[in-house]
Amino acid sequence: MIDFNNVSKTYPNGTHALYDVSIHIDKGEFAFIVGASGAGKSTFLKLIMHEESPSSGEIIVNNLNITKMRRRKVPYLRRHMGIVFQDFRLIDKMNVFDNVAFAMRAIGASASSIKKRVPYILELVGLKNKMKNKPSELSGGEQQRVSLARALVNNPEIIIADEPTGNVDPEMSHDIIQLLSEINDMGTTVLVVTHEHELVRQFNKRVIVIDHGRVKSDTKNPEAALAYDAQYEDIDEIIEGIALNKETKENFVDNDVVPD
Ligand SMILES: Nc1ncnc2c1ncn2[C@@H]1O[C@H](COP(=O)(O)OP(=O)(O)OP(=O)(O)O)[C@@H](O)[C@H]1O
Repeated sequence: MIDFNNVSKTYPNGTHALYDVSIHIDKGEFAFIVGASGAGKSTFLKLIMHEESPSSGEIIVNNLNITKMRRRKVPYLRRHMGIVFQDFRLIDKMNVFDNVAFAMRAIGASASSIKKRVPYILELVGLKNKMKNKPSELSGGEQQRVSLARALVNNPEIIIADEPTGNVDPEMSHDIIQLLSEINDMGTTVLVVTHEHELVRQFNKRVIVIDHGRVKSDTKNPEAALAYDAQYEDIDEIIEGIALNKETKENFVDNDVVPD
């Protein structure tokens, strides 16, 4: 379903975001993507949805070689994808119903199916009572769930979610991943970027760890993967950077101020 063959990505300003990544994700898999801030996780997702194109290597999605796909063909690729963007990308002039309906209208769904399906999906994400609100009238977590509803509404073959639980409490985070897991059970491929180790532990899924632009670990054992997620490995450097002395540093680490 998704193949990366020796993919590297360097942004125009010279930042190397990914190096020589080769990975295969089967149809119907669920994978968490973890790694420190700036590791290259969003870049990995952006390459799959062709928001960015690779500097070298080859990318195949849904049997399409998208390595050099032209912009005008991207909507065709995205027809099969539900995307939850890190920054939500909701349309502020439209209410919640229309933000979700918009995705159905874009693929030519009938007015009657929109009228049935949108409230159903909004109920799934717990937002049926906010259908008439504008995104600006919602909390960050609610906006995130509208973005999730929009990603789910067309029953996509692949769901790509960049931090879909970044703005909600732990219970809601669990419910969101549970919902994605149930959708995955019905055959949809799901990729989720997350910083939340607890979620990765709760759901026994494939975990791909990206570190400084490389795949550092790729395993179905969450604990083994999390041991590789060097999210806070650089704490020494950070502490040196803010010039704390050794004793303060020991307290800082001992007192578990550092999140796991
Ligand atoms: N459009 C861009 N132009 C230049 N550099 C970029 C661009 N987007 C990302 N980068 C850089 O590429 C590297 C990887 O970024 P990316 O957004 O993929 O990381 P990430 O793992 O998703 O981080 P986070 O967890 O903070 O969202 C970082 O060094 C980042 O600064």
